[in-house]
Amino acid sequence: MANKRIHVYVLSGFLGSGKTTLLTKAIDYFTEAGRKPAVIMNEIGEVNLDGQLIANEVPMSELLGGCICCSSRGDLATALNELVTTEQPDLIFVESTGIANPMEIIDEITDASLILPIELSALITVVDAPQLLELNRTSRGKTYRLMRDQIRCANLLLLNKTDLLQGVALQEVHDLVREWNPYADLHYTVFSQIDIQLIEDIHTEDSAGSPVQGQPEEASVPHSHEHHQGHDHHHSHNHVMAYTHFFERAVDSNAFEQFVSQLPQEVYRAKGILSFSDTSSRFLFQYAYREMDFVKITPKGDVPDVAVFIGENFAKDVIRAELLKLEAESAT
Ligand SMILES: Nc1nc2c(ncn2[C@@H]2O[C@H](COP(=O)(O)OP(=O)(O)OP(=O)(O)O)[C@@H](O)[C@H]2O)c(=O)[nH]1
Repeated sequence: MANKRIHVYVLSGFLGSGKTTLLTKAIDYFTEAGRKPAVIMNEIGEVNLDGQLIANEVPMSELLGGCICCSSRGDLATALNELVTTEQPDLIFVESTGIANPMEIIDEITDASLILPIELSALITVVDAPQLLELNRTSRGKTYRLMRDQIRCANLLLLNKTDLLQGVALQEVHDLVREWNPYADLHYTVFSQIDIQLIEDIHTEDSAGSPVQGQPEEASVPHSHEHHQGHDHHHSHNHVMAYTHFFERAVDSNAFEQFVSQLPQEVYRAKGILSFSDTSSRFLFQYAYREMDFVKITPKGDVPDVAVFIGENFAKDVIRAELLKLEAESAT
């Protein structure tokens, strides 16, 4: 392998598991160390809200409105090419959508590495521990299988949100993750807090640490089976949909909170940037696995008030109607 290859790190993990939380920490770490990180962000929604959390000086490429693992092949390679040629970063993070099948992304990056001076260095999967536990105990459906694929491909695993789990439950989810991937480096985390040096250390290990070469035979079988038999992996998240709502006017914060707390179960992720009629600052709003969070924010650039709702087969019309009602109420 030629010298001076740019390390590429893929961040995988289901919607709302803590990927962006990790990414911001990693960017701070590498920037402080005098390195130049760049980011490729993929969002299902039409706006890049996570990008708001990344410092302006970090070169960023956005792939919006779809999932890289499904969208036309080549988008990711094009983004990599542009970043490499125009920015010459030291390392690149690719944050995939929470519904991406990482094998597709691995394929595309490794293809691109044949012609670009890049090297896929690690696939890091952030696991929403309480969500995985619940799915394991209840419905082992499509989301569960997708999480399993994301875990199997990883060579660094963060068992995240461990602040929300008790001892026995934590052990149960740990055992499950270990059963699916006995090889990856595994860490219990809260707010994706790890020693970022661990990320760098991965590519200095031998090739057994590589997500491409080093996986157990069993781990690669489900993907290759699906891949060669009609792209079933695409179907695995065809059921996921997003609704993006652009607000015409500020809504009441309490009414909005009430609305979010009553979202149907099928909506499992939401985020947005909002102005409220009863507050002076704007807020970044997050909703993941039934937990809500609002953080004051001064958005970069000219960002409208917007919220994205992601879930399975939910009634977009109902969400839209309820939000329009909130807007109408705040106008009176
Ligand atoms: N309680 C708790 N909340 C967490 C933890 N880690 C992240 N969160 C919260 O979970 C929400 C989603 O975190 P993100 O980092 O945006 O998740 P993500 O994987 O980037 O989400 P998508 O990009 O939508 O897939 C945010 O409100 C975080 O503050 C954790 O360890 N514990």
